[in-house]
Amino acid sequence: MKLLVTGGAGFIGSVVTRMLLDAGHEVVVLDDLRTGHRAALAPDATHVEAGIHDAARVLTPQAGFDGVLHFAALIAAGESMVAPERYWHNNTVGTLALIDAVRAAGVPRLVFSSTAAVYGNPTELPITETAVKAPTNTYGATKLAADMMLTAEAIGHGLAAVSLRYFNVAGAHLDGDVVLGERHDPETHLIPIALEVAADRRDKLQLFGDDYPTVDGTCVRDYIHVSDLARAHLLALDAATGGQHRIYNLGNGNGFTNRQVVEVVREVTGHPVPVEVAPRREGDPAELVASSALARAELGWEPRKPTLHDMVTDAWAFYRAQVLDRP
Ligand SMILES: NC(=O)c1ccc[n+]([C@@H]2O[C@H](COP(=O)([O-])OP(=O)(O)OC[C@H]3O[C@@H](n4cnc5c(N)ncnc54)[C@H](O)[C@@H]3O)[C@@H](O)[C@H]2O)c1
Ligand SMILES: O=c1ccn([C@@H]2O[C@H](COP(=O)(O)OP(=O)(O)O[C@H]3O[C@H](CO)[C@@H](O)[C@H](O)[C@H]3O)[C@@H](O)[C@H]2O)c(=O)[nH]1
Repeated sequence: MKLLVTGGAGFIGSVVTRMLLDAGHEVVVLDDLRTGHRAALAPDATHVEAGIHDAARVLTPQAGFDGVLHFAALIAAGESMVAPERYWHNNTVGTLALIDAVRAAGVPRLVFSSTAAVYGNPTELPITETAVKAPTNTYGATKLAADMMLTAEAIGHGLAAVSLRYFNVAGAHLDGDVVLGERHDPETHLIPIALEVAADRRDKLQLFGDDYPTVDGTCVRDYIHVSDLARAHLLALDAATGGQHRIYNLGNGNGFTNRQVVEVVREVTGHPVPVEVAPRREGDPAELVASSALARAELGWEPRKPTLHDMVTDAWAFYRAQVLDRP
C-alpha cells in the first residue's frame, strides 16, 4: 500500500514507519518536526516537512494513497492544562483538516493514535472500550473529539477508520542497527526522566502527588512496549473496514504506581533515583489500566515484551546509546 504517516519523525510514528517499510509498503512521512527528530526519519521513506493542517497539499487525488496513519499531535497531558488552545488547534482542528483532505482525495482508510486519556477517572477496571469517556485533561478531550469525528466520517462518508487507544508507551525499538526511543525536549514523561536521574543528568525526580487513592498514593499507569504497540498498527490496517470506526485499547492490563516504576528504574540501571514528593499535576487521572481483550480477539494482537522490566531495559539501552555513549 502507499501510506501517509503523520508524525513519522516522532517516537511511535518512527517505529511504525520502519515496520511498514519492512512489510513492503511505500511510506510518505508528513511531519513538521515541531517535536520530532530528523534523525528518527526512516531513510527509505519520503519526508514532507509540513504540518497536518496542510495535508491536502500531499493528499491529492492523483497521489493515490491507500491509507493514512495519523500520529502527529501534542502529547503532554500536563501541558494541555496550561496551554489548552495549542492542543485544540493541533490535535482537533489539525485532525479535522486531515480528515477533510482524506475525504477529498478519496483515501479509503485511516488509523488514528487515540489514548487512554479519553476515559478520565475510570468507573471500571480494567478499562474496556465501552467504558465511560470523561477526560480529566484537555489532551484527552482533544483526542476524544477526534475519535468522534472519525465515527461520524465512517458513518457519513464510508471511511474505514481505526482508533488505537494506547496506554503509556515505553521502551525503545531495538532492531539491528536501528535504535528508536523516546526523546522530548523538555522531557515530561516519567520513565525517561527517571533514567536521566539514574544517569546523574538530573538531581532528583519530582513525584506529582502521593495522596491518590492507590496502594502507595501515587498514580497508576499501564505500560506498553513501543514495538508491541507498533505491530498493532499493521494489524489495524488490515482490519480496517469501510463504513466502520473500530476502536481498540492497547495496554498490558498491569498497573504500576509511579513509585513502583521508579523502583524498576533503580533495579535496571543499578543507580539511585532520588525522589521528592511534589503537588499533583493538574488533569492526571489516578489510575489507568487497559483491557486489551478486544484487540487480542479481533486483531490477533499479542504483546511480546509485556514486562515493565523489559521496557525499562530497552529504554535505558536507548538512553545510553543516545546520550551517555556519545562523545
Ligand atoms: N507516548 C505515549 O505514551 C502515547 C500514549 C497514547 C497516545 N499517544 C499518541 O501517539 C501519537 C504519537 O506520540 P509520540 O509519543 O510518538 O509523540 P512524539 O511527540 O514523539 O511524536 C509526535 C510527532 O508529531 C509531529 N507533529 C506534531 N504536530 C504536528 C503537526 N501539526 N504537523 C505535523 N507534524 C506534527 C511532531 O513533530 C512529532 O514528530 C500522538 O498522537 C499521541 O497523542 C502517545
Ligand atoms: O516528572 C514526573 C513526570 C510524571 N510523573 C507522573 O507519572 C505519571 C505518568 O506521567 P507521564 O509519563 O507524563 O504520562 P501520562 O500523563 O500518563 O500520559 C502518557 O500516557 C497517556 C496514555 O495513558 C498518553 O496519552 C500521553 O500522551 C502520554 O504522555 C503521572 O502520574 C505523572 O504525574 C511524575 O510524577 N513526575
